[in-house]
Amino acid sequence: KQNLPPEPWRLPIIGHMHHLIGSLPHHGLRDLARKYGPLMHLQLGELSTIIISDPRWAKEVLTTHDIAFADRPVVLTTEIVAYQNTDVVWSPYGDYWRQLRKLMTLELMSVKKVKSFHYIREDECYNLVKTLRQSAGSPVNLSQMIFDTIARIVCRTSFGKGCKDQEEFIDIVKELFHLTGGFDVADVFPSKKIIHTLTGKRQKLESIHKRLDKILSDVITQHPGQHKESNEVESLLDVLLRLQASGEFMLTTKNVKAVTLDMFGGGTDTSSATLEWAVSELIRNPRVLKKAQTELREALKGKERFEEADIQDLDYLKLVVRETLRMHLPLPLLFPRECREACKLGGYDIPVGTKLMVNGWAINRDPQYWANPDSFVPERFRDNPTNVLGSEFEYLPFGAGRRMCPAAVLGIANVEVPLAHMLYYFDWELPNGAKGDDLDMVELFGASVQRKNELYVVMKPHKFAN
Ligand code: HEM
Repeated sequence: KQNLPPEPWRLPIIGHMHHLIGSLPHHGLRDLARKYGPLMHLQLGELSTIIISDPRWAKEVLTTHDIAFADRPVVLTTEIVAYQNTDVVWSPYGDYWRQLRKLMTLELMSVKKVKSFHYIREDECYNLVKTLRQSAGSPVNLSQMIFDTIARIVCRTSFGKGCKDQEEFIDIVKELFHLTGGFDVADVFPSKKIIHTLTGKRQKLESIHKRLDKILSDVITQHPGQHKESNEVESLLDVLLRLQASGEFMLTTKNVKAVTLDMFGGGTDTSSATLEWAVSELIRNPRVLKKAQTELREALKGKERFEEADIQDLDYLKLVVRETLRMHLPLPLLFPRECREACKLGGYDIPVGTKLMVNGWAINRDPQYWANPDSFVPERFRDNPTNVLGSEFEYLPFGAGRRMCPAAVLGIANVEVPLAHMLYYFDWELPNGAKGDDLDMVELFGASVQRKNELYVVMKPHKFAN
């Protein structure tokens, strides 16, 4: 009897899922929204879901009704991996989440804290430069190198030098992304828990969780005070352990582990996908590539080794990253939300338990708000006050409202700094004399949206005029 938003025709049991077969979820949902409107209802298996596809409705659900939609749905994967959803991303809205969120914003992700890790980014980016120099002139798998560089930055930021199993940890995280990425039928039939057991996914997740937990336990046991001995900045784990010991925040060791895992879950795939897309777009747009390289090389004047502070005022580099995030949201549907208080949207009923997806990708490419939305034009941001959050919600790379990403500053730094290194030290070419237009831009919907085909590039060390 409820008056739900418009929806397409449905089938028994699967509801509207057949409408999404054969296309990437964010593309399929955008196409359906063109027919059924920017506020649309879909029955996805057992899940009653509303899909938002324009800035006006995004503003409505992420500000006016933000509290009503401040919960996350329960998903088996995160229940197992994220310590019964006690991390920041997946914990239900309430006092515990509020405490974690405060801790994240004030202690872990403050601008000052993010800046304090500059030496880690500089170090790891220079290691990337050294590796690329060794393969100078030959095609390198840049997708893989980018992921490894970001993962090492995240690892050192999180653990300091204290993780002897760093490479193993990164491999397990990769395995986890691989296993949990993409669409899983079992997630839309949450009452049929048996599906996960029959497909073997539950067992695989439990095994991954056990291995991650073992490494985290080892790091925590070895950790206290380590940064003081090595003269390093307090790592994120150091901060969590200090706050736990002081009693300032009520945290169990499991909670500490869950929050630590958010750094990897939230911070690795998102930044590496953005970086991969930035390089791809620059290769396809030689004018923009040249402009970005010229800006850097003129500013750094042949400097042998540069620091983050040297590039912080470079406008064009920032515009390139902003434009990449407009066209290639790593999380095109943000993270899902769940309705915790019945409400009305545009006169329609939204019952408790309804899932919410905001198609940020469709919004970021909406021709009503963006001229030539499918063209890569960083200059469009030059006179546009839009920062990470669009003034009219037309730009949502980090979501919005209470559950907006708390780590935009870190996420952007982890993209800008490696990109600046690659732009400054190397001239880029595609293998076998291919031209930019030859580079495919096919997407793969996984833990975040990445290139389907790995990116191979020939990096030629730039000859600086003395
Ligand atoms: C380019 C990089 C990144 C992008 C594009 C990104 C994007 C997002 C988006 C779209 C959301 C969902 C917001 C919503 O529901 O409205 C989110 C949430 C979140 N992100 Fe990020 N993120 C990035 C980097 C990071 C990093 C580096 C970390 C951690 C160190 C992180 C931690 C989180 C957490 C903890 C949440 C959940 C917040 C909550 O539920 O209260 N993210 N992010």
